[in-house]
Amino acid sequence: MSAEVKVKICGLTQLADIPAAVSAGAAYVGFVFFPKSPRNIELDRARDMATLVPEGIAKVALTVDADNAMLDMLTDSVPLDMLQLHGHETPERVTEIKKRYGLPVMKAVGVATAEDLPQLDTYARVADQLLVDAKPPKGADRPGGNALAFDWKLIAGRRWPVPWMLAGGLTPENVAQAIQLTGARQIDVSSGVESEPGVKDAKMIRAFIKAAKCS
Ligand SMILES: O=C(O)c1ccccc1NCC(=O)[C@H](O)[C@H](O)COP(=O)(O)O
Repeated sequence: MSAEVKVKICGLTQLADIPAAVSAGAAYVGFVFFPKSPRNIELDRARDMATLVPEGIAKVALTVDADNAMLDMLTDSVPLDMLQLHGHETPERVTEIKKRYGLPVMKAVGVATAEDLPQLDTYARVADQLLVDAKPPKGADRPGGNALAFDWKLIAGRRWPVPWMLAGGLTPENVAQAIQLTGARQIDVSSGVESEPGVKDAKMIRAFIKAAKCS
């Protein structure tokens, strides 16, 4: 029997989001540090939220092309288990960040067409995990969290030598089909469990995780 699907709830903004995600069975919680995002939070808020997360649930900080000064501040202020790199970080930069901070790194790769897939192989050589996300639409002001799905058939049957998460436009209604089609054992969601951008909904989080784990 295969292990239960693990779910990451990304972009938590309120203290109450932590017990909502934890009691629903999340395996990862994600904090966004990107000022243009409606989910962006300050370091103090992130630290207060992170201290509420029980042992065994991974606290992930998401940054976009962050420099060392930003990452130094972040890792000094917030207890973290993983860094998620969601910008144009090169494989060399991924390696440098892993070494400098001693934390596992998950590299996000945006997928829209088959031409985007070789990037996943490239980053699988340096990152600890991959986040297989939808490529942002042209003109989007953020590289993720856009409630946009890609064609899951593009990665049906594909596997990488490191653990990976499926992301992009997932909802309580479509997550079971996405898992069935792609074979993903880890799932990431943000917009699909929100009542409005940046506002997580405890009921939607429960419904999402239940649907993911039942599939
Ligand atoms: O969520 C954001 O606002 C965000 C901003 C900047 C970079 C990345 C961002 N989100 C990345 C995530 O991990 C999301 O959970 C992932 O893209 C899926 O988002 P959604 O389609 O909204 O479920």
